[in-house]
Amino acid sequence: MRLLVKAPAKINLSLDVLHKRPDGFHEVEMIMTTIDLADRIELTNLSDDTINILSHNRFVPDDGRNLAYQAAQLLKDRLDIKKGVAISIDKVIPVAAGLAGGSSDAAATLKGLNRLWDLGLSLDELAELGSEIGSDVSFCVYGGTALATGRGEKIEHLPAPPNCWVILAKPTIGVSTADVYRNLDVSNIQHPNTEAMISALNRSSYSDICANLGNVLESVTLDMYPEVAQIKDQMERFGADAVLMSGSGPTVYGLVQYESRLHRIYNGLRGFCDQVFAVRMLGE
Ligand SMILES: C[C@@](CO)(OP(=O)(O)O)[C@H](O)COP(=O)(O)OP(=O)(O)OC[C@H]1O[C@@H](n2ccc(N)nc2=O)[C@H](O)[C@@H]1O
Ligand SMILES: Nc1ncnc2c1ncn2[C@@H]1O[C@H](COP(=O)(O)OP(=O)(O)O)[C@@H](O)[C@H]1O
Repeated sequence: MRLLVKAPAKINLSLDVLHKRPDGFHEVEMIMTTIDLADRIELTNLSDDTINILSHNRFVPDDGRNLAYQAAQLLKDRLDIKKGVAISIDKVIPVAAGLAGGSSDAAATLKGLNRLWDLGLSLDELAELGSEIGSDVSFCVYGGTALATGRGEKIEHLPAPPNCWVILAKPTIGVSTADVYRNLDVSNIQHPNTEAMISALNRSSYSDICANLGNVLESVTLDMYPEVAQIKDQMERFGADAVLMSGSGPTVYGLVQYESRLHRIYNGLRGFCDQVFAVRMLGE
């Protein structure tokens, strides 16, 4: 039997770091929302007890380092499943980009195998398992729009943002999340207003969402990779309503309400950047 699952990317509308924890992780307060840019994952039962990863992207590992592989292995270990699966990943989300592509592949694999193998696990159970794979996997299991706290694994659902376009531009560098957190000076942080963003979402106020975008990792990545600042500037100059780097970067996104302006920004950025996407928020 075979099953197709979609694994959508996320963007961070806000990302705050409260402190560094004794376990080395950072205590965060993030508001994330899913967007209509997705990997497609095909799961096929195998007759022998193995996990095979197939991906035609040279940046995606095809062994136990792959987060989708780790998701399948975790289910097999915890539930003592003696089945095999081939996981084919059609990679659309840029890799190491701050868009949680790997985490979303893991979440989609957990959800897909739950159906394929008829495991009967709830979304909460899948999210809890997912948090063992990575901090962003729990959010990706639920999708939608949420406040993520702890190291990112504690999820509180929020209303979807009002409909708008998201333009994404990824420079040709990949960023290591661990490096960015390591270079963050937690004693010198300008905190975004998370409460104001929650209020903007509750009131469905597009202008207040734009006014309250904020990411404390942005200045760290901008210092490491000045080309990210250039893309931000260009996106602002071409007329996006608000611009922010997602997660640890380097992808920069701009929010745009009107389609007429979308084409100008998209075409303008294509001149500077290979990977540019214009997508909708999913959010629900
Ligand atoms: C920054 C964010 C924002 O959404 O996303 P990305 O930019 O990766 O998409 C997340 O916090 C990333 O989540 P994720 O990519 O799942 O991180 P993990 O695999 O759990 O951790 C990778 C490394 O990042 C650091 N890390 C991660 C999360 C956290 N709250 N504190 C940390 O210090 C740790 O050094 C850890 O070893
Ligand atoms: N299924 C996967 N898709 C993409 N990258 C993966 C996957 N599994 C493991 N990785 C590894 O995880 C790293 C981070 O990838 P990704 O999840 O795309 O970035 P980010 O955490 O910035 O959103 C990559 O460098 C890659 O080596």
